Amino acid sequence: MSKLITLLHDVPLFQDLSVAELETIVPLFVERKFKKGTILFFEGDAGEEFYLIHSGVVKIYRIDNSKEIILSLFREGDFFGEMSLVQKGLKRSATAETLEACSLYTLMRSDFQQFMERSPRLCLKLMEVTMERLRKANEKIYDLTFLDVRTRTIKTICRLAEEYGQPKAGGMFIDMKLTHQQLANMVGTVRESVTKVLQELQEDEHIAIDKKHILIKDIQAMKKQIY
Ligand SMILES: Nc1ncnc2c1ncn2[C@@H]1O[C@@H]2COP(=O)(O)O[C@H]2[C@H]1O
Repeated sequence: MSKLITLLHDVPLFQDLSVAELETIVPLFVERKFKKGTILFFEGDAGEEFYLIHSGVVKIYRIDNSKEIILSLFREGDFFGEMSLVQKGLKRSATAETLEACSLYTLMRSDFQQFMERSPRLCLKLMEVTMERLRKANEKIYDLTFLDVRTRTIKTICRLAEEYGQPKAGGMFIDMKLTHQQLANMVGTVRESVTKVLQELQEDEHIAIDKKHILIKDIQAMKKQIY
Protein backbone atom coordinates (compact mmCIF):
# COMPACT_ATOMS: atom_id res chain seq x y z
CA MET A 1 0.00 0.00 0.00
CA SER A 2 2.85 2.42 0.75
CA LYS A 3 3.87 2.45 -2.93
CA LEU A 4 0.29 3.45 -3.78
CA ILE A 5 0.39 6.32 -1.27
CA THR A 6 3.68 7.49 -2.79
CA LEU A 7 2.11 7.29 -6.26
CA LEU A 8 -1.04 9.18 -5.16
CA HIS A 9 1.09 12.01 -3.73
CA ASP A 10 2.59 12.49 -7.20
CA VAL A 11 -0.68 12.24 -9.14
CA PRO A 12 -2.29 15.70 -9.62
CA LEU A 13 -5.79 14.19 -9.34
CA PHE A 14 -5.15 13.05 -5.75
CA GLN A 15 -2.57 15.64 -4.66
CA ASP A 16 -5.02 17.96 -2.87
CA LEU A 17 -6.70 15.20 -0.85
CA SER A 18 -6.35 15.33 2.92
CA VAL A 19 -4.55 12.52 4.76
CA ALA A 20 -7.94 11.28 6.01
CA GLU A 21 -9.31 11.18 2.45
CA LEU A 22 -6.22 9.34 1.22
CA GLU A 23 -6.53 6.81 4.03
CA THR A 24 -10.13 6.15 3.02
CA ILE A 25 -9.44 5.70 -0.67
CA VAL A 26 -6.16 3.74 -0.63
CA PRO A 27 -7.61 0.40 0.64
CA LEU A 28 -10.26 0.51 -2.10
CA PHE A 29 -7.70 0.24 -4.90
CA VAL A 30 -6.75 -3.19 -6.23
CA GLU A 31 -3.36 -3.70 -7.93
CA ARG A 32 -3.51 -5.71 -11.13
CA LYS A 33 -0.81 -6.70 -13.60
CA PHE A 34 -1.37 -7.06 -17.33
CA LYS A 35 0.77 -8.36 -20.18
CA LYS A 36 1.64 -6.22 -23.21
CA GLY A 37 -1.20 -6.23 -25.75
CA THR A 38 -4.03 -6.88 -23.28
CA ILE A 39 -7.36 -5.27 -24.11
CA LEU A 40 -8.57 -3.82 -20.80
CA PHE A 41 -11.99 -2.97 -22.20
CA PHE A 42 -13.67 -2.33 -25.53
CA GLU A 43 -15.50 0.76 -26.67
CA GLY A 44 -19.20 0.14 -25.92
CA ASP A 45 -18.57 -2.06 -22.86
CA ALA A 46 -20.26 -1.20 -19.59
CA GLY A 47 -17.91 0.90 -17.45
CA GLU A 48 -17.10 -0.95 -14.25
CA GLU A 49 -13.73 0.37 -13.10
CA PHE A 50 -11.54 3.42 -12.85
CA TYR A 51 -7.84 2.83 -13.71
CA LEU A 52 -4.67 4.48 -12.39
CA ILE A 53 -1.35 3.55 -14.01
CA HIS A 54 1.47 2.52 -11.72
CA SER A 55 3.78 1.48 -14.57
CA GLY A 56 3.58 0.84 -18.31
CA VAL A 57 1.78 2.52 -21.18
CA VAL A 58 -1.90 2.27 -22.16
CA LYS A 59 -3.29 3.19 -25.56
CA ILE A 60 -6.79 4.67 -25.82
CA TYR A 61 -8.23 4.34 -29.31
CA ARG A 62 -11.26 3.97 -31.55
CA ILE A 63 -11.44 1.70 -34.53
CA ASP A 64 -13.52 1.66 -37.69
CA ASN A 65 -13.20 -1.02 -40.37
CA SER A 66 -9.72 -1.89 -39.11
CA LYS A 67 -8.65 1.80 -39.28
CA GLU A 68 -7.52 2.99 -35.88
CA ILE A 69 -7.23 6.48 -34.38
CA ILE A 70 -5.27 6.85 -31.16
CA LEU A 71 -6.96 9.37 -28.86
CA SER A 72 -4.35 9.27 -26.16
CA LEU A 73 -1.40 7.42 -24.68
CA PHE A 74 -1.30 7.22 -20.90
CA ARG A 75 1.57 6.27 -18.61
CA GLU A 76 2.62 6.22 -14.95
CA GLY A 77 0.47 8.53 -12.85
CA ASP A 78 -2.23 8.94 -15.51
CA PHE A 79 -5.78 7.73 -15.00
CA PHE A 80 -8.50 6.67 -17.44
CA GLY A 81 -11.89 4.97 -17.56
CA GLU A 82 -13.63 7.75 -15.60
CA MET A 83 -15.97 8.97 -18.35
CA SER A 84 -18.40 6.07 -18.27
CA LEU A 85 -18.44 6.08 -14.46
CA VAL A 86 -19.71 9.60 -13.84
CA GLN A 87 -23.20 8.87 -15.13
CA LYS A 88 -25.28 5.69 -14.95
CA GLY A 89 -25.76 3.80 -18.20
CA LEU A 90 -22.84 5.38 -20.08
CA LYS A 91 -20.68 2.97 -22.08
CA ARG A 92 -16.93 3.01 -22.60
CA SER A 93 -16.21 5.80 -25.09
CA ALA A 94 -13.04 4.11 -26.46
CA THR A 95 -10.98 0.93 -26.23
CA ALA A 96 -8.02 0.63 -23.84
CA GLU A 97 -5.03 -1.65 -24.56
CA THR A 98 -1.68 -2.08 -22.83
CA LEU A 99 1.29 -1.17 -25.06
CA GLU A 100 3.72 -2.60 -22.52
CA ALA A 101 3.44 -4.87 -19.51
CA CYS A 102 1.44 -2.74 -17.05
CA SER A 103 0.79 -2.53 -13.35
CA LEU A 104 -2.53 -0.77 -12.79
CA TYR A 105 -4.60 0.17 -9.75
CA THR A 106 -8.33 -0.21 -10.25
CA LEU A 107 -11.21 1.24 -8.28
CA MET A 108 -14.73 -0.13 -8.58
CA ARG A 109 -17.46 2.09 -10.06
CA SER A 110 -19.43 2.30 -6.77
CA ASP A 111 -16.32 3.26 -4.76
CA PHE A 112 -15.31 5.86 -7.34
CA GLN A 113 -18.82 7.35 -7.33
CA GLN A 114 -19.09 7.41 -3.54
CA PHE A 115 -15.73 9.10 -3.26
CA MET A 116 -16.68 11.72 -5.86
CA GLU A 117 -19.86 12.48 -3.91
CA ARG A 118 -17.85 12.95 -0.72
CA SER A 119 -14.85 14.85 -2.04
CA PRO A 120 -15.34 18.23 -3.75
CA ARG A 121 -11.54 18.47 -4.04
CA LEU A 122 -11.38 15.31 -6.13
CA CYS A 123 -14.26 16.56 -8.34
CA LEU A 124 -12.48 19.88 -8.94
CA LYS A 125 -9.24 18.13 -9.86
CA LEU A 126 -11.08 15.73 -12.14
CA MET A 127 -12.66 18.73 -13.85
CA GLU A 128 -9.24 20.37 -14.30
CA VAL A 129 -7.78 17.27 -15.96
CA THR A 130 -10.91 16.80 -18.09
CA MET A 131 -10.71 20.42 -19.31
CA GLU A 132 -7.07 19.89 -20.26
CA ARG A 133 -8.00 16.73 -22.18
CA LEU A 134 -10.85 18.62 -23.90
CA ARG A 135 -8.41 21.37 -24.89
CA LYS A 136 -6.12 18.75 -26.46
CA ALA A 137 -9.05 17.10 -28.24
CA ASN A 138 -10.08 20.51 -29.68
CA GLU A 139 -6.53 21.03 -30.88
CA LYS A 140 -6.67 17.63 -32.58
CA ILE A 141 -9.95 18.52 -34.34
CA TYR A 142 -8.33 21.73 -35.58
CA ASP A 143 -5.22 19.87 -36.76
CA LEU A 144 -7.21 17.19 -38.60
CA THR A 145 -9.39 19.83 -40.27
CA PHE A 146 -6.82 22.42 -41.28
CA LEU A 147 -3.30 20.99 -41.28
CA ASP A 148 -1.51 18.77 -43.79
CA VAL A 149 0.05 15.41 -42.87
CA ARG A 150 3.62 16.74 -42.62
CA THR A 151 2.61 19.51 -40.19
CA ARG A 152 0.44 17.13 -38.16
CA THR A 153 3.28 14.62 -37.93
CA ILE A 154 5.75 17.26 -36.75
CA LYS A 155 3.20 18.59 -34.23
CA THR A 156 2.58 15.07 -32.91
CA ILE A 157 6.32 14.46 -32.47
CA CYS A 158 6.73 17.83 -30.68
CA ARG A 159 3.78 17.03 -28.38
CA LEU A 160 5.26 13.63 -27.55
CA ALA A 161 8.55 15.38 -26.78
CA GLU A 162 6.73 17.76 -24.39
CA GLU A 163 5.02 14.88 -22.60
CA TYR A 164 7.62 12.12 -22.73
CA GLY A 165 10.82 13.94 -23.76
CA GLN A 166 14.10 13.59 -21.90
CA PRO A 167 17.05 15.86 -22.62
CA LYS A 168 19.92 13.80 -23.98
CA ALA A 169 23.25 14.61 -25.60
CA GLY A 170 22.33 15.49 -29.17
CA GLY A 171 18.76 16.57 -28.49
CA MET A 172 15.46 15.58 -26.94
CA PHE A 173 14.80 11.84 -26.67
CA ILE A 174 11.19 10.58 -26.71
CA ASP A 175 11.08 7.91 -24.05
CA MET A 176 8.52 5.71 -25.80
CA LYS A 177 8.90 3.03 -28.46
CA LEU A 178 6.64 3.90 -31.39
CA THR A 179 6.13 2.13 -34.71
CA HIS A 180 5.37 4.17 -37.84
CA GLN A 181 1.89 2.63 -37.79
CA GLN A 182 1.27 3.81 -34.21
CA LEU A 183 2.47 7.29 -35.08
CA ALA A 184 0.20 7.28 -38.16
CA ASN A 185 -2.73 6.27 -35.93
CA MET A 186 -1.99 9.26 -33.72
CA VAL A 187 -1.60 11.65 -36.66
CA GLY A 188 -4.73 10.35 -38.41
CA THR A 189 -3.17 9.16 -41.66
CA VAL A 190 -1.74 6.05 -43.34
CA ARG A 191 1.61 4.54 -42.36
CA GLU A 192 3.23 5.31 -45.75
CA SER A 193 2.66 9.06 -45.32
CA VAL A 194 4.24 9.09 -41.86
CA THR A 195 7.19 7.01 -43.09
CA LYS A 196 7.77 9.58 -45.87
CA VAL A 197 7.72 12.54 -43.43
CA LEU A 198 10.02 10.73 -40.99
CA GLN A 199 12.47 10.01 -43.82
CA GLU A 200 12.48 13.69 -44.84
CA LEU A 201 13.00 14.79 -41.24
CA GLN A 202 15.92 12.37 -40.92
CA GLU A 203 17.45 13.54 -44.21
CA ASP A 204 17.18 17.17 -43.04
CA GLU A 205 18.82 16.09 -39.77
CA HIS A 206 15.92 17.27 -37.63
CA ILE A 207 15.48 13.84 -36.06
CA ALA A 208 17.26 10.52 -35.66
CA ILE A 209 15.50 7.20 -35.04
CA ASP A 210 17.06 4.37 -33.09
CA LYS A 211 15.17 1.17 -32.26
CA LYS A 212 11.74 2.85 -32.62
CA HIS A 213 12.83 5.76 -30.38
CA ILE A 214 12.82 9.28 -31.85
CA LEU A 215 15.54 11.79 -30.99
CA ILE A 216 14.72 15.39 -31.91
CA LYS A 217 18.02 17.11 -32.57
CA ASP A 218 16.79 20.70 -32.17
CA ILE A 219 13.26 21.06 -30.79
CA GLN A 220 13.12 24.81 -31.52
CA ALA A 221 14.06 24.20 -35.17
CA MET A 222 11.34 21.52 -35.38
CA LYS A 223 8.74 23.88 -33.89
CA LYS A 224 9.74 26.66 -36.33
CA GLN A 225 8.48 24.44 -39.15
CA ILE A 226 4.94 24.47 -37.82
CA TYR A 227 4.35 27.84 -36.15
N1 LIG B 1 -10.11 12.28 -26.27
C1 LIG B 1 -9.66 11.63 -25.19
N2 LIG B 1 -8.52 12.04 -24.58
C2 LIG B 1 -8.04 11.39 -23.50
N3 LIG B 1 -8.66 10.34 -22.92
C3 LIG B 1 -9.80 9.91 -23.47
C4 LIG B 1 -10.36 10.52 -24.62
N4 LIG B 1 -11.49 9.87 -24.93
C5 LIG B 1 -11.63 8.88 -24.03
N5 LIG B 1 -10.61 8.90 -23.13
C6 LIG B 1 -10.38 7.99 -21.99
O1 LIG B 1 -10.65 6.68 -22.49
C7 LIG B 1 -11.60 6.09 -21.64
C8 LIG B 1 -12.50 5.08 -22.29
O2 LIG B 1 -13.42 4.62 -21.30
P1 LIG B 1 -14.34 5.70 -20.55
O3 LIG B 1 -15.27 6.27 -21.56
O4 LIG B 1 -14.89 5.11 -19.34
O5 LIG B 1 -13.28 6.85 -20.12
C9 LIG B 1 -12.43 7.29 -21.15
C10 LIG B 1 -11.35 8.27 -20.84
O6 LIG B 1 -10.71 7.96 -19.63
